[in-house]
Amino acid sequence: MFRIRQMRKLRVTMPGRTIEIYTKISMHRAGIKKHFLPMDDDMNAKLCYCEKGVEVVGQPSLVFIHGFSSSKSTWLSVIKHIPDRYHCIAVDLPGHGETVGFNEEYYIATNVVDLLKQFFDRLNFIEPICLVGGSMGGAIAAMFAMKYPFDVGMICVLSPPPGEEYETDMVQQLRLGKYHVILPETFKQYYALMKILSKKKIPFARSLAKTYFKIHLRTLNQHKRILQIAFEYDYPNLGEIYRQLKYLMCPTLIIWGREDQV
Ligand SMILES: CCCCCCCC/C=C\CCCCCCCC(=O)OC(CO)CO
Repeated sequence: MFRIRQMRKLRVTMPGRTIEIYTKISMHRAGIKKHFLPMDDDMNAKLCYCEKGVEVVGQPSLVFIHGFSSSKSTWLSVIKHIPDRYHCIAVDLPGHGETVGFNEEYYIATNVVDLLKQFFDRLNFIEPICLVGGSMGGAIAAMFAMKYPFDVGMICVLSPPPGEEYETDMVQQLRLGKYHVILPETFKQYYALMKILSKKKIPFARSLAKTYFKIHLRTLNQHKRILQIAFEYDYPNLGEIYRQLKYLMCPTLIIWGREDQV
């Protein structure tokens, strides 16, 4: 999706601090830039994120959190439709996309939430943000808002994974360790999942799907580990986190498809 034209070190000065960001200027027609943000305590760990536009006083930045086994690029098709006057950020979570160097501890949601807090503090947003999360990213957005309510002005939660009391067949299977329902191991499983995950029929050439499947295989084991950890540490608390959401005072948009099988 990105064609890289150049890479350079950028020094960005914002109110209160100066940070260094390794920037890859992409030629994506939506005018989206890609950044790598090295962590203070571990220079090998780098968060990768995309950015469109600049911060505007009095207007929240929109921050997008992707789902499990997905990446920031899933939001590009959304972001390109958002007017240029809005500042948009889409980040790759640990173990996903081009974010690199984070150990397994960062596959635990609470640590991801604290990492996002660190990330947002580094970006030094001037306004409380609008946090948008899809699927697992929705659960993370909700958890973030609960823990750091002053950092969010509003949240948007799209098809978050259900808590225990509303467990779907698919989540039950995942909980029982049958990860292939969402992490296919064969091309046949992969192709079938593509259909389950998209309500609208997408004309998907098999040859293209085969290429995507090969790419998927590269991250399979890492993503299995993430699921394992999510079900051990996070899933048992998810229902309780959702129940507490009612105490959150910021405007919240929750969208959940009735026929969503996940
Ligand atoms: C970095 C890791 C942080 C871990 C935080 C865990 C918080 C949630 C706890 C357990 C639920 C796991 C259920 C996963 C199913 C999600 C489906 C999903 O995201 O769908 C994809 C499509 O595959 C959408 O792009």
